[in-house]
Amino acid sequence: MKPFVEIHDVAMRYGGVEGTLALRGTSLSVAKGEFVAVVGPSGCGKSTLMRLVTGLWPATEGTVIVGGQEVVKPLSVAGMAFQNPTLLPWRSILDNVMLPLEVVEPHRRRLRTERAAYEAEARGLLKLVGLEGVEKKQPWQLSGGMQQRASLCRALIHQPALLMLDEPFGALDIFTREDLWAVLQEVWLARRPTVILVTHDLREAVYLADRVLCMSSRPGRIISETRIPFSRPRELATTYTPEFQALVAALREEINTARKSEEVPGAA
Ligand SMILES: Nc1ncnc2c1ncn2[C@@H]1O[C@H](COP(=O)(O)OP(=O)(O)OP(=O)(O)O)[C@@H](O)[C@H]1O
Repeated sequence: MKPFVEIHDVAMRYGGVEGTLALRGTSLSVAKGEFVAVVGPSGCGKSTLMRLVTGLWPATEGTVIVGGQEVVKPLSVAGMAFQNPTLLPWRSILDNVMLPLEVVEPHRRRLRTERAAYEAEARGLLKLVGLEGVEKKQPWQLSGGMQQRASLCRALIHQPALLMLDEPFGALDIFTREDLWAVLQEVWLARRPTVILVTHDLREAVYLADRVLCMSSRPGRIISETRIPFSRPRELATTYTPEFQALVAALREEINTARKSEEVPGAA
């Protein structure tokens, strides 16, 4: 299938020539509608990779292409969710979810005349993630898990072709996290956006992804890819099978090896 996201030999250095080399020789390709997880040692450049793909930072070297276009400014085709829900405290949950519609074209233009339809869409998404009835509440009235569900809705409301998730469930307890895996899988199966998920949780990566990419320690590059063979929809019970656990163990071993490997000379 034609790639939707292509990263060619990218390097990223923060803070000028003497600064931190976060990525070097990083290449990857993600097909349209594919769900890819990126794992790797702490500080290896996973979040940096996300910033480059979404156009929040320019690469120091190399090219990033999304949907056939080189990324030179922040992408409007991307929905994003991070470890902290970052909901605006003065807006209701419904208004938070609808925020991207006020920014991203063509929705921005249509919002005034088609507000009722957009609002119905937002309410539908909130229902899908189990948040029916909290539309008028303020973020601080919701638990962390509920806020993260709402932020997932906000990332999806403008029907992004690309969903970029950077540790979206990292701050949640394991039960809430597992609930949200199922929600995310359901949303992905229904809408099929291309997803890149950064996570430290290898069970999460194997449960959700079609392919898990493992990065080296900094400066990060992709050192391996693991195809996940389990059929969908995946059940939580899948995570207790020996096949699943063997994949998680193999990824853990890869990350341990990557962590122990010396940084390349000149990486500092
Ligand atoms: N804005 C910045 N300015 C300077 N250095 C930065 C900046 N952002 C990240 N770095 C450095 O770049 C390297 C990669 O950081 P990044 O956050 O991309 O790694 P990560 O793999 O996402 O980390 P973690 O797994 O701990 O979340 C780190 O050494 C980090 O300190």
